[in-house]
Amino acid sequence: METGQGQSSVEPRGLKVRLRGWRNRIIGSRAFQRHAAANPFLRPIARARAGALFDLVAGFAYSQVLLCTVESGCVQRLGEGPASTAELADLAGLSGEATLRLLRAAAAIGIAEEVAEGWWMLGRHGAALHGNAGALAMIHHHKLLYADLADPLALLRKDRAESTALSRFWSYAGAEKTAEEGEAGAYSQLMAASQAAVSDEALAAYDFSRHRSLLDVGGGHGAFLDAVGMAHPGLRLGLFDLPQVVARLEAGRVAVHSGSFLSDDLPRGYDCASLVRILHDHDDEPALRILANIRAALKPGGTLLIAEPMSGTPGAEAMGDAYFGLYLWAMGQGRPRTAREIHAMLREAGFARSRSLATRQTLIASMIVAHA
Ligand SMILES: C[S@@+](CC[C@H](N)C(=O)[O-])C[C@H]1O[C@@H](n2cnc3c(N)ncnc32)[C@H](O)[C@@H]1O
Repeated sequence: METGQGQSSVEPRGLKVRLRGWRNRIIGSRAFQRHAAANPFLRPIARARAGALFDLVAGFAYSQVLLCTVESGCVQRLGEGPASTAELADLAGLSGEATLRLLRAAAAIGIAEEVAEGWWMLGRHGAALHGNAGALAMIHHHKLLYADLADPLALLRKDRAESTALSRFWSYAGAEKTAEEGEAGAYSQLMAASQAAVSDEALAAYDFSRHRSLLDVGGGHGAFLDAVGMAHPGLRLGLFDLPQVVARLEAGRVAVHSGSFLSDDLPRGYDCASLVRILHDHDDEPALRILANIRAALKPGGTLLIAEPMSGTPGAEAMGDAYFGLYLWAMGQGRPRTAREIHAMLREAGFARSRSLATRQTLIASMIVAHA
């Protein structure tokens, strides 16, 4: 069962379709575009729209500039203070001319800024990025995504039947499922690097002090539990993940449980469970199985918290269906879901009720709380 993929058999014809058709003919007409550019009232709108469209056309080049500045070490070096073009050329292993081309490109997209001739500092985006270990780790990691997207139409045509760079990285995903500890270590580290931002959102949106115990299902190396546990010292903590992920975790405050949430029973006795960045990794049938498994482990009234980026999130639509839609396709399984779809799946899995929680940074995660 794949939900959210319905299609009416009748071609739509109503007023909405006629209005969209009329709008698209106007916007697409060269005469209208010339008129908008010449008209002082319409010009700001025309410029903004043209700029947004150009960003879509050129986005891949921007991302590659970003990757170069991070991979070469320039962003990290500029985080320490001003640097000369010559020093950055040495660091990046580039000629002076290539370095200048890269730095000017980086300045144009807000990563760097030339503060005096031949001297560079971080720009606004660069400054925000420099302190964000999760985003830096993702930028490095995106090399795999770009490799898989080199011919995106070919990737879509393969219908996920073949392994990809991303499915090999996420060893539980896609056509080739292996279970090596080293591979699981690499993805667990990547997840841990970006976990602080997610746990900040969860802690701001939800009061964990109403619970006695929390089981983080698919909790990786425990970064989410560390953050929640720090904020709530009285909470009993448990982590469930694949054997190859938890193999080297040391017993401490967190009780470690190993197994597969797709085929093994989850440990009982926790009054709250969390699923952080898990559900979207799975197609509908296994995702429903995970929810039903958690429902079975919770007593009536027990709580499940779901935190992940969701599709159709107002203001973050591109993140959901353009970024995660393609990322998860390349990974070989899973899809971004709307909050509405997740609420429906929760009901199907036997949860009595659920509601969405507001988060501050919906790009990082939206949240749903459900009760068994
Ligand atoms: C995208 S990571 C998210 C990790 C963590 N929750 C976070 O947000 O940082 C997905 C996690 O689910 C775990 N996982 C995948 N398949 C699993 C399965 N069948 N049973 C248990 N855990 C699984 C992975 O090992 C990994 O730790």
